[in-house]
Amino acid sequence: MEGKKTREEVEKSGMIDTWMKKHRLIYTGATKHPFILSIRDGTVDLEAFKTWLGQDYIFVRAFAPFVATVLIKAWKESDDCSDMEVILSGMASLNDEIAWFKSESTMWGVQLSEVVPQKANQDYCRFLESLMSPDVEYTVAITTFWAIEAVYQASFALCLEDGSKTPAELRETCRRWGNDGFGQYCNSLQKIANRRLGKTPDDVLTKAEVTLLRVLEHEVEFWNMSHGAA
Ligand SMILES: Cc1ncc(CN)c(N)n1
Repeated sequence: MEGKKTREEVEKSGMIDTWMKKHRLIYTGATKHPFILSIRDGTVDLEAFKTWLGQDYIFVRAFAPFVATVLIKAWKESDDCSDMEVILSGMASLNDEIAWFKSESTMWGVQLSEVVPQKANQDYCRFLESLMSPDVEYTVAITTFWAIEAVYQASFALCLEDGSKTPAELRETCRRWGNDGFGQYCNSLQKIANRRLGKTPDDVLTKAEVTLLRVLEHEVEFWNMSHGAA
């Protein structure tokens, strides 16, 4: 009979894997959303794609300051100085991401200065802002950071798999988050999160799990917004 895993057993395999299995349904909802599946099968509505493009630019501008607070927490609280380098590389890729959104939006005729954040985006940005507080533990923040990046990595990697019918003009977008380098960076974040979660008190562990679930819910709402289900 398969009983509940002891904390030691969970630590060996990594808390993230355990949570991914436990919350498989919502994780799949976030990473295999109908919007992503429509890119993958080539039926994507290009207006929906443009909506996503404009809204995500606004999100990324709020995400960068959140990552800056994760960097500060790593500097103050981390037991491993290499964490900072992984987070810094994430900040550098956000810098590229912002430049990419600007050039991509010009290509698609999306005026970024005129994009009004929709409710799901506002809610997600507000949630990020609540996590920027110095009261939020590094372990909770790094787990959140990993989850946000990992959802995009898994989603867009799906659109690049063999057999996918992703339209040629969207392949570069998919490669941005679905490429192997981004996958390795997400693995590095996951390793840090697992290391921290493996030695955190139970109350912080619970906070990290609840926050992870909130991220997955926000990601689903974010895709819904672009896919016309808002
Ligand atoms: C909503 C959302 N989630 C994640 C990412 C990946 N940085 C993003 N750009 N936007």
